[in-house]
Amino acid sequence: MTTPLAVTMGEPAGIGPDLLLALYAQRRERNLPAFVVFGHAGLLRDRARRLGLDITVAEAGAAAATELFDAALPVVPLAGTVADRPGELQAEAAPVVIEAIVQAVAATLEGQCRGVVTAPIHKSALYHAGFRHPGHTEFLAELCSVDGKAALPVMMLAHEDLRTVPLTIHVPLKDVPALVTQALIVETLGVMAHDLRTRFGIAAPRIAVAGLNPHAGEDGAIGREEIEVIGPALAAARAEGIDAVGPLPGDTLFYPPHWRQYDAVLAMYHDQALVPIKTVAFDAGVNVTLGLPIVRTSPDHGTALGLAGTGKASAASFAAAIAMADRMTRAGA
Ligand SMILES: NC(=O)c1ccc[n+]([C@@H]2O[C@H](COP(=O)([O-])OP(=O)(O)OC[C@H]3O[C@@H](n4cnc5c(N)ncnc54)[C@H](O)[C@@H]3O)[C@@H](O)[C@H]2O)c1
Ligand SMILES: N[C@H](C(=O)O)[C@H](O)COP(=O)(O)O
Repeated sequence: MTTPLAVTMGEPAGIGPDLLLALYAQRRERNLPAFVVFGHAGLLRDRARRLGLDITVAEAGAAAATELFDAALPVVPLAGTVADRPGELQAEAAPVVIEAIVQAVAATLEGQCRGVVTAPIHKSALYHAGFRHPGHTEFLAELCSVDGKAALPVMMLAHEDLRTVPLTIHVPLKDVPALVTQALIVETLGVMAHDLRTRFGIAAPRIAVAGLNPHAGEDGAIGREEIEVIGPALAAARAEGIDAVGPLPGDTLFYPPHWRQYDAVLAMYHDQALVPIKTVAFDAGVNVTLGLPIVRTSPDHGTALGLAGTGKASAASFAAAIAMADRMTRAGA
């Protein structure tokens, strides 16, 4: 019997619990693979009742989840108290939210689950509770460390054939130029090329690389990072056999006839990478972490506190995240 996907509960005040319950209720129509939730069974029962969903929630280990899935939503229970208060952040929820991620990753590394799909976390709520990672991406890299060495955290937003990667992730914009280094560009391109081959089945990936400055620096008149850093990094990556093209002006790169020539785009900062995909595909985009020994996906949206408990949030991106994790793990990557 196939091992289940691990799904984390995410921020209980947000829409994560609503969406995983809605998807469980639609599991047959949507032909979803078996999944097991790492979360709080009581919260999920209360939220299901609030949403009018007739769902049996059963506490179970990951090993029993696939067999149970047709009859009940399997939940690996976590210690701690979480009340069903949609839209209201609770300090006591933070350790439960973090533990869900820790246990889901451990179960996947141990082979009890075949990949992790994370529901959104509320980052500032976790920061207040002492969480010291910018987001899942960096935390997962640390949880998957080998011999104490964490993988390079690489975030990809993916939709059909548009895939974008921010070189720098959750950092203030003023810090970006100093973080755009040749070493980071070459290493990130290496992870992208490897995972596009192994996780996405693209035999010879072609990667477009955006410039940092307007018009990719206009030959040095509007910034020199393209000439001094990005250009030499691309030459080094190409010498390693990576098909990387650039630096290209970031504004016109996302004109569809341009990006369609490439399998992925490496952008220099968070919004340069995420704005295009969230604009054209907010409902179907998937956030994927590259460079890990396990598959991890998540919906591309956040906690949407104002929609929690209303039943109005779209489950499309969450469903796409489950489907993508299913495909990636079945591909044997
Ligand atoms: N993977 C993650 O854990 C993840 C991803 C993105 C944002 N976040 C976090 O979420 C929190 C809120 O972030 P935000 O407000 O910038 O983004 P958001 O995605 O939560 O909300 C942005 C807008 O989109 C709407 N929206 C979001 N998801 C929707 C859905 N499924 N259906 C219909 N409408 C939806 C919201 O109502 C809001 O108007 C922040 O703490 C952020 O860090 C987490
Ligand atoms: N920047 C991402 C987004 O907006 O989709 C996001 O916050 C998710 O980050 P993690 O997967 O690292 O939590």
